[in-house]
This record gives sequence, C-alpha cells and structure tokens, in this order.
Amino acid sequence: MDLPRNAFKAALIEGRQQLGLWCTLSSAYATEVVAGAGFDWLLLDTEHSPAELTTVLAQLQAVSAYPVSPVVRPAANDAVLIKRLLDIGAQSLLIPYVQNAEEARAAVAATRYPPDGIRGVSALTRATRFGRVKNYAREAARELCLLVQVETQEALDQIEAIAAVEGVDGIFIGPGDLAASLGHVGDLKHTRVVDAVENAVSHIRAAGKPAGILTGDAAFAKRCIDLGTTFTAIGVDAGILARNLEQLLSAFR
Ligand SMILES: O=C(O)C(=O)C[C@H](O)[C@@H](O)CO
Repeated sequence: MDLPRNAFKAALIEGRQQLGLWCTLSSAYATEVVAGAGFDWLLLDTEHSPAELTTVLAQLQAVSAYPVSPVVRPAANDAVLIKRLLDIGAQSLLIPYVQNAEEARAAVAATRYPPDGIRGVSALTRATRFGRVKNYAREAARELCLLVQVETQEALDQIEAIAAVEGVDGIFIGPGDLAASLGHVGDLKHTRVVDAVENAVSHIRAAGKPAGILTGDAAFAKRCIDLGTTFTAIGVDAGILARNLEQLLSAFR
C-alpha cells in the first residue's frame, strides 16, 4: 500500500485555513465524538493531559474513520517520545517549547531516519502499516508535518532563525506560556500579550511559514486569521464540556 497522504500538511502548503480543536480529554471515545464535528484538525495533547502512548494510539485509530487530521503534541521535544509517536502512525507533530534554531533542528532530526536524522528504525509499526507501506523508510518524511511551538520572549526573538530550519513546516504560538514569559501569567488579554501574539503571527508569515494559534476567544481567533494564521485552534474539548455543563445547569438552578 501507499504511504498515507497528509491532508493537513498539503492544506498548510496551499495556505488553506485549518480550524482545529484542542483535545485534552484523553479518551478515544471522546475523541471520536469530536472527530465527526467537522473540524479540519484535532490536537491530541500529551503535554498537558493524562494521555499516554496507548491513549494516543486509540485516539489515532478512532479518528482514522473521519475526514479530520490528527496532530499530536508530545510532552517535550524529546527524540524518544517523538519516535514512539511516529511509530504509532502520527504524521503531524506539534513540538512544545522550542526556543531556538538548534532545538528546532533537534526536533527535525528526531523525525528523520539516518543519515538525515536520528529516528530509530522498525519496519513493523503501525506507521508502516505493519510492513505494508512500500518504501516507508525512504518516503516517510515527505508526509510528515513538523510544527514547532514558540512560547517565550526568547523564542519570539528567534522566529526567523527557527523558520529557516529545513523540515520545520509551521510555527505555533502558545499564548498561555507566552503570557507567563512576559510576566502576565493567566492574563491572555493583556495588551502586551496580545501585541506579542499579533507580532509573532506577522513575523512567522513574513518568514514564509504557516502560523498557528490556540484561542477560545472567537473575536481574537478571527483577528489572528485576518493577520494570517493558517492553523487556528478555536477551543479545548475539556473547556467546552465544562462550561456548557455549567451553563446547562445554571438555567435550572
Ligand atoms: O502556551 C499555550 O497556550 C499552549 O501551549 C496551549 C496550552 O498548552 C493548552 O493546553 C491550553 O489548554
């Protein structure tokens, strides 16, 4: 069989807006519920969620029946975590806390087989469909999408250098950690935070890479899209569930 095509990567290359949902509920069943909602991509988070490798495997299997692209966030920029996620079939990864070009290069190397990188080889993984994908080792990189996350002032200062790293397919701004780095933890609406996010989107676009963001504020999401974000996550499953449950109950109490 042929290497599965990465529709999310193709959309980013073509500049087609991808609306996403952050998934932290860490359940294949919950992920299947949201997979049919019509989003373009789902972020399966393992950095700030209890999801383990087997959870992500079940989530990937659950979404495979739906026209939505999974993007998996490892808990850290770690070659072993990245290898294991690639082996279970993740083709798009969002690497948290990338501070400079060197760390971006390390992330890229973790996704490539030698001589281009350091990914360990196994021919019998879900990624290779258990040995059925023709020429997997030689072709895998073509359909991998590597997104790196900038979330500190130091990283913002390095956007051009990070964007220039070959193999980086997009740059995501983490507004929560960025706010903390700027001294405004929890205050995502602070003007310094909003300005920093907006400037970062413009810099990423000027550097020729797709830009991404997560915000549950619909007006700000639209503003980011206007500024040029191509992969825009507009909510978090746990937050949507919690707030809607509270709203439902408040109509009766
Ligand atoms: O810094 C951020 O913002 C992010 O990285 C996204 C958060 O981690 C996400 O978990 C918000 O719920």
